[in-house]
Amino acid sequence: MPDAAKTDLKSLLKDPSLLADAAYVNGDWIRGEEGTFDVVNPARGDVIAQVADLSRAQIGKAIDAAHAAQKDWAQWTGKERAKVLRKWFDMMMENQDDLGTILTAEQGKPLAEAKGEIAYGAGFIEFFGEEAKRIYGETIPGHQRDKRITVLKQPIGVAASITPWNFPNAMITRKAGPALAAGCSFVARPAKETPLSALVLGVLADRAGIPKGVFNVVTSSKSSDAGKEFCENPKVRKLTFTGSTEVGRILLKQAADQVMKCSMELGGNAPFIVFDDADLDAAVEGAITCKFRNNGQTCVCANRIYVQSGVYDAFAQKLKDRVAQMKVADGFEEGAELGPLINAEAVDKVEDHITDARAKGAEVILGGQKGESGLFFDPTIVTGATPEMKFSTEETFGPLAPLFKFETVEEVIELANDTIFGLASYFYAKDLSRVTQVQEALEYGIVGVNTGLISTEVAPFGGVKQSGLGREGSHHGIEEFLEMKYVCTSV
Ligand SMILES: NC(=O)C1=CN([C@@H]2O[C@H](COP(=O)(O)OP(=O)(O)OC[C@H]3O[C@@H](n4cnc5c(N)ncnc54)[C@H](O)[C@@H]3O)[C@@H](O)[C@H]2O)C=CC1
Ligand SMILES: O=C(O)[C@H](O)CS(=O)(=O)O
Repeated sequence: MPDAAKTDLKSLLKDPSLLADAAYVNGDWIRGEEGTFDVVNPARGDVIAQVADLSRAQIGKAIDAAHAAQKDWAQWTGKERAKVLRKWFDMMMENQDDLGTILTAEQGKPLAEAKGEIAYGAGFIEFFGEEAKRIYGETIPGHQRDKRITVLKQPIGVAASITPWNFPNAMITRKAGPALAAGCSFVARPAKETPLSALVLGVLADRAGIPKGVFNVVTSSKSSDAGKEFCENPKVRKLTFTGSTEVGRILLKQAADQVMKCSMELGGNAPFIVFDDADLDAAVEGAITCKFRNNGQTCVCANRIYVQSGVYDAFAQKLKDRVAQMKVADGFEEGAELGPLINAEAVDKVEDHITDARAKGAEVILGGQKGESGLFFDPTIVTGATPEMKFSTEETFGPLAPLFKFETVEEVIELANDTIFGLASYFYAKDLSRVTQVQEALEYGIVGVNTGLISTEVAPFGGVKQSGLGREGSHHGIEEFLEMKYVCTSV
């Protein structure tokens, strides 16, 4: 990594006290029995913090604290929980600039995008704070004259979360919001690459008045330790994971021994389809949003772009002209649109997909090479993509847009569905019968129609097939943290 400017993170913050490097357990800030691990700015390669590295035993103590706190937290009324969650939301938004700065420093995304993530992430706390007042049970007409049937909704208990580095704020709040609203307590284990955004949530939870032990952040460099403790500790009743399908499988196997309730938001391989009756300019803008958001490092990014033959060349040219204008730069640089990738492995994967595609006949019409320094990569477009190429079956998770040509609706639906994944999909078309046919035929949990951006707290986000289990966001999202109890009373 070439010598670059050092990141003096504290000096960039309006409120430096937001920056924490100890783990947040039971309302206390604790050091790690395993020492510390480094947090690196991916744009510059410099160490920006050294964070507490907790042992598995310390993670177990955080679970004990969450277990002890949960019983009383569940006694709070929904309205009382709503009030403190609203305060947490307000404090996130009041400190949006600083939370965005911390996020850009450790994850690399452009500052404007990082601030956008803070608003997106805070939106889950706001939304589920409101839902806390609307957890309804039901009465059911008895099956006998002397029987009365009621259904109660009660919090599951201690919820444990493992989240990825690509949305280090929103992936936690998308879980903690409904969990706390439901009356659960929460132990978050963030990715080792991006712990600071999780720790600042602990700082603000404390300031907002969330009781000690209800929200905890355990930082550790050994990811499997947390996973095993969460899956094997009998005090944990719910595991909620966001990350790769590969790790999701590992966790599901580990959770099986306790038959633990799991929510899984896993990998994707999103098709982005442009039909010949599409608004091409809109489709180009949608493709850019969908492909290059977070530098292609989202599970809902377009991974395969299918363009009908009649508009293939026009779309490819328009896309190339627009992408060529995108600014690749340090996330703190004015006007930056594409920051660095998270690590060298991510760069290697993008390079590998391009090399593979070229070897199998694709043409690189834009980009195709690493940036001038470190972890930057030029936004890349390839034409002549075919199902034999790696990006047809593997998630690139980087700024690579492969363009496939197709002839008929039937052909492209078959191509789009030919994957083990089923998270997000997108298409651009105008004909109503075609829109209806395609949205029903796509085997995905999410379908964007004439839009490349589907992320919102008010909708049920989640995948089918090997992209996951359960839904996050919308009024459905709170069900993941509730148990349903059937009460039969003889009168
Ligand atoms: N469906 C969704 O909402 C999302 C899916 N992803 C997927 O995740 C991948 C990229 O993100 P990464 O963080 O690299 O994914 P990853 O699956 O390698 O890591 C995710 C989290 O799991 C932890 N982890 C890794 N191995 C573990 C183990 N054996 N036990 C317990 N925890 C473990 C990591 O430290 C990290 O905190 C891509 O495949 C992407 O599509 C990422 C974000 C959102
Ligand atoms: O981590 C991800 O990729 C997110 O789930 C994508 S989104 O929530 O921002 O759509």
